[in-house]
Amino acid sequence: MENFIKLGRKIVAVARNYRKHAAELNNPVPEEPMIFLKPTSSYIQEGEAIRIPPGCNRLFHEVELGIVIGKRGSNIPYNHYLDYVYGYILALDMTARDLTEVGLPWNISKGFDTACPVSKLITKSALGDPHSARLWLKVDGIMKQDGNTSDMVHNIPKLISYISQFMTLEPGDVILTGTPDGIGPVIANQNITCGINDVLQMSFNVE
Ligand SMILES: O=C(O)/C=C/C(=O)CC(=O)C(=O)O
Ligand SMILES: [Mg+2]
Repeated sequence: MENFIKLGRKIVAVARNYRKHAAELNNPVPEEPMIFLKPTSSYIQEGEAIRIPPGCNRLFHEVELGIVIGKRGSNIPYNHYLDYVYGYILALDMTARDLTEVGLPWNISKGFDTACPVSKLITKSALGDPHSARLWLKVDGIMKQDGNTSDMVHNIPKLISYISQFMTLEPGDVILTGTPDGIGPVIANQNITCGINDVLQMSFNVE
């Protein structure tokens, strides 16, 4: 399962799932989860660098909790969600902010190669309560994001039951649950380090 990420067919990402993050971009909080897809070709793991995509002058970091799906399911009932969770990952939803702001589809701005740095698997028991996990991110050692999954607007059972009404979830799929506030730019030669509780940290250089 060490290479489970390579097996997943899709990354389903949630937007505006933290009120303070929606507010920092002057966006409304959606009543139902707002989702988009990132291609699995955007995955990288520690040791690989984040590459700024062509034409991007405002590459932003977003630290997020990722849910790794362990069992195929559609129309998953809210109360059965845990049967479908294999574990978790820490992830970055790297975003070419200057491309999202023109209002066009986000496929390139959030789906370019290296746009989804991820950690190794975090088991359910290692994480404990996924709705009470501290997510933090530093750029060159300076704290930029320091949030908690308790502030999600739509919690994990809601996300799994909602998404699976429309898209069958399959083993290895990942759901990125949205970012807390504090997003900001990174430039070449900077380093991003982020972590979740005291369970795991990961570090990526920007090229
Ligand atoms: O609303 C926008 O223009 C963009 C928001 C995001 O980047 C959405 C997310 O990816 C998120 O909230 O995590
Ligand atoms: Mg995001």
